[in-house]
Amino acid sequence: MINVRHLTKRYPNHTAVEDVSFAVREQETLVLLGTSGSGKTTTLKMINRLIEPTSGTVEINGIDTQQQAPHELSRSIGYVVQETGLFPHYTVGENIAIVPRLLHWDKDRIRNRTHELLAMLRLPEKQLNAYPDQLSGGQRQRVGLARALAANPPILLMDEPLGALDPITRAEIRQEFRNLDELRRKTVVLVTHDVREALELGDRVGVMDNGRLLQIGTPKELLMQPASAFVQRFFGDQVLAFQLQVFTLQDVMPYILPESPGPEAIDLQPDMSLNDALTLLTKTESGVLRVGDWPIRIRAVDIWSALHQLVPKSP
Ligand SMILES: Nc1ncnc2c1ncn2[C@@H]1O[C@H](COP(=O)(O)OP(=O)(O)OP(=O)(O)O)[C@@H](O)[C@H]1O
Repeated sequence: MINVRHLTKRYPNHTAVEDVSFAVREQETLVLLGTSGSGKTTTLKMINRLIEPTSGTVEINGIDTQQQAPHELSRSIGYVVQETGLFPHYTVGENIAIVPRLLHWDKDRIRNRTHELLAMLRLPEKQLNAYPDQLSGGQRQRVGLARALAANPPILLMDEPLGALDPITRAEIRQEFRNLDELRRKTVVLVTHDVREALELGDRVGVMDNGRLLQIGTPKELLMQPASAFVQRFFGDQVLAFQLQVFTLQDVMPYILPESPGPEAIDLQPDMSLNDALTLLTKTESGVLRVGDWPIRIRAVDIWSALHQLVPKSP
């Protein structure tokens, strides 16, 4: 769907992005993860031509974006930024309706779509006539997303969409975003410096440093086979927490010997994260889980030892 080839952006005294290539499949979420100044935003803005590349190409559905006017691209690509970029003198309703109006939708269609978005993003109807500065940060973030989704673009670019929020609201909205069907049907490129966010939201994650894309892979691949010490350092001393978040019971099953679980075991789904499984184990009297129909008995110690075998010590 999106094909980025050898993208480079040079400024007179600085190379912001150097020879970056990647492809994003339809309905996939690719997260670009990196430290400040690593070139994430520049890469994202070259996709919708808010920044013109020095060299390299971007194709969307096989068509070079250079053959499309930037304003046309902005209609087929939704764009969400950290401070939401809402127009302060427009109401919530007017902000959401910007692209549909540009596309000359009639009033009823705009009204119906706006109400649909408000319900989907859990925004109270009465806020339709409020101005952005009358909303909380989390509500503004939702309006920013509603505006980007309004005309139902197939592609969504998100630049630190939750950056301005406190960690608790951030985690809540992240969870909500992940469960939104409409968002799951989009092709998304999301930029963040937050590793947890990247691992939670990305089908695949690209790690950037100093203008270059160092590694791209699924969260599991990055945790199991970090391509360099830099990538591994990115996970830092929280690597264990990330492994427990990303790996599931299914991943550790091959490392656990089959054994009858006994009637006292609690039944779980194979796709449960190790984190959730360990939390449950501390709450069960027997301290034993059973996964699906498999004759397997899992104690906390089994999870720890399986994880030990699953992940490498160092790259
Ligand atoms: N217009 C410009 N002129 C010169 N250098 C620029 C310009 N825009 C960006 N840069 C530089 O290019 C590098 C990459 O910037 P970019 O905004 O893409 O990084 P980023 O990874 O998104 O960082 P952050 O998370 O802080 O937004 C930075 O060193 C930045 O200073």
